[in-house]
Amino acid sequence: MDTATAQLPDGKFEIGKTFTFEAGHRLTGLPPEHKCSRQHGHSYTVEIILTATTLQAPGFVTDFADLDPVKQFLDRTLDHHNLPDVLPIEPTSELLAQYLAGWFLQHVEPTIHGELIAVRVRETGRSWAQFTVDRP
Ligand SMILES: Nc1nc2c(c(=O)[nH]1)N=C([C@H](O)[C@H](O)COP(=O)(O)OP(=O)(O)OP(=O)(O)O)CN2
Ligand SMILES: [Zn+2]
Repeated sequence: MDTATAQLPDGKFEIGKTFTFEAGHRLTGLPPEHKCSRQHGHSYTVEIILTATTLQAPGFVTDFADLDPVKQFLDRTLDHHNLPDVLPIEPTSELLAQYLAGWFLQHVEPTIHGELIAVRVRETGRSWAQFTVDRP
């Protein structure tokens, strides 16, 4: 087979990197009979999803290593904390995804080639919430 004649289609590239942290929370906006109004904890997963239409050498949307500040922020700020004590938001998955997107746009996106599409937060293996950034 002649590999040199393969056509490269137009399109965009997308990458993702997953981070984890452990934290406690309770949702004060829920009625007391709801199980999530009680203090409990999760092994959280945070996925950062980026896009670009062009690549940086040697062929990266963004070097995965350039996302290390996300790990440092999660380790320093959220890991092994009680989320209501350290966050200015009700710590639902949806609001946590939006909060982390805001932090990423301010602190990481200006330093990288790729553009944030979305942040996805998992509290459990069966449930997730995603915040997708609006772009003009
Ligand atoms: N849309 C959302 N719904 C719920 C959230 C949330 O962030 N967004 N959070 C919770 C609680 O934090 C709860 O701990 C997680 O919910 P749930 O999936 O019900 O957890 P379980 O693992 O206990 O689920 P089972 O499938 O019943 O075992 C609640 N809802
Ligand atoms: Zn919970």
